[in-house]
Amino acid sequence: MEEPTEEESALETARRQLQHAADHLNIDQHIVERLKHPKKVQEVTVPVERENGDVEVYTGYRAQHDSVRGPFKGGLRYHPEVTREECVGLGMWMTWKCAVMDIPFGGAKGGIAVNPKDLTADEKEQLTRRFTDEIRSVIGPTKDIPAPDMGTDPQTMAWLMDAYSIQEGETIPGVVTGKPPIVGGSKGRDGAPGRSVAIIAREAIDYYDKDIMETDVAVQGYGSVASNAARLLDDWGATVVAVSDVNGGVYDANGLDTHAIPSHHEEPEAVMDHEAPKTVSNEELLELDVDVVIPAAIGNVLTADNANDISAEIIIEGANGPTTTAASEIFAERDIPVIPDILANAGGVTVSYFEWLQDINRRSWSLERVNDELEKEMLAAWSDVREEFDTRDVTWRDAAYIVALSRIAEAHEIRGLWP
Ligand SMILES: NC(=O)C1=CN([C@@H]2O[C@H](COP(=O)(O)OP(=O)(O)OC[C@H]3O[C@@H](n4cnc5c(N)ncnc54)[C@H](OP(=O)(O)O)[C@@H]3O)[C@@H](O)[C@H]2O)C=CC1
Ligand SMILES: O=C(O)CCC(=O)C(=O)O
Repeated sequence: MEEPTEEESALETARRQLQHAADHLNIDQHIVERLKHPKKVQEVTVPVERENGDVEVYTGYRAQHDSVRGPFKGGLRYHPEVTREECVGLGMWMTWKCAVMDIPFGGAKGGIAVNPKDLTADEKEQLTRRFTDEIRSVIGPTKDIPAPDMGTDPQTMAWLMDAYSIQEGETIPGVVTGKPPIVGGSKGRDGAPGRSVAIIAREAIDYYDKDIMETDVAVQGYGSVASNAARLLDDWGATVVAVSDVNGGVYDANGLDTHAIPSHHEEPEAVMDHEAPKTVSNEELLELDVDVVIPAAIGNVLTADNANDISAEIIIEGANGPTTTAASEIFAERDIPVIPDILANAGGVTVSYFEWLQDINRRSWSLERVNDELEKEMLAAWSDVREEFDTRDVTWRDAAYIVALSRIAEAHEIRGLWP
């Protein structure tokens, strides 16, 4: 295996993880090589007329990794650090995520290098509509279906759906998931990635013979994934002692009232306004002496620099790619289980799949049905991964990759799509 460096892009991490897992399986190395590369990356420029009359041109991407099991699927990220490489790495993770959940999608990811906080709502709408026009030829309900990710939300998905539908001359809800329910979105999609993080955390807590009522949890971030995970774990009896936003976090050893702290979507950058006995930096939050730590904001926060200082007994990856290769190796040596992103936060894409089914059938499901089916799918995937973990001497990440990769490699072999 290549020597990991600490300056690691999402793509480098994703490639190393793939090779690492492939080494445990008897898979044709040609297929593994193919999977290290995207099928296609669309790069576009998107002009926006700002309200002061200036024109700014942003760069956007849609990276399509693999579609052997179904249409490309994955979120759209608006963040200043979005790059082509990042989209490709995140798209690879989507391929494994859909396969580990056994849902009939491939993997993709897109994004625009922009700080959405710098734009007004009208400017964001213009940006989204123009970006949709630029990627229109590569997306569609049976080709590639975007969804929310960091910096985008149901409103962004509604604009995307509308811009696509106008050009096609008919309303096509299935081109995107994560829309508001009034325009064909699924109930429960918004909260689904956080819900799956909470379900998997609950199962991991149980697997390691802990009682959720006696479990302290620290959560990094307070956006869509983090706030929903923190609130559910709180509702289920865990003590959520810390949460954060981009500016830092609040800490209460007796447990925070997670419902009283505004999430990113309720009010961005408001976490530190919440009254609490202590504040912590985002770095300190990860090192708190808790049972479970859940990085659920940005990538590459667990690195060789802090891996030896992490006190938590279990790490649940809420964000995509929060752990570098070097940190993963340190956690493996320290025997700290890291439950990987491709399993833990897969509730988002799973409910996106439910949404896509609802759009095709023009029939909406109740929130209760969505949550029940999500619970079933998460427990089934947890059980598949746990079986690999229990029968092989591997990490949780490798176990999840083994499940995913076996399905993808088999599909490639059977379809004979080669190279
Ligand atoms: N949304 C989805 O459907 C899914 C998202 N994910 C992944 O989960 C992660 C979070 O996404 P999501 O919850 O949607 O994002 P959101 O945009 O909803 O929220 C992001 C959160 O992260 C905080 N944040 C931003 N920068 C930093 C930083 N440098 N340090 C600490 N916190 C920071 C933000 O704080 P502030 O309020 O101050 O801006 C906000 O609380 C990403 O890795 C994403 O890819 C995974 C599966 C599905
Ligand atoms: O719902 C989806 O299609 C994808 C969500 C996503 O981007 C992710 O799981 O990382």
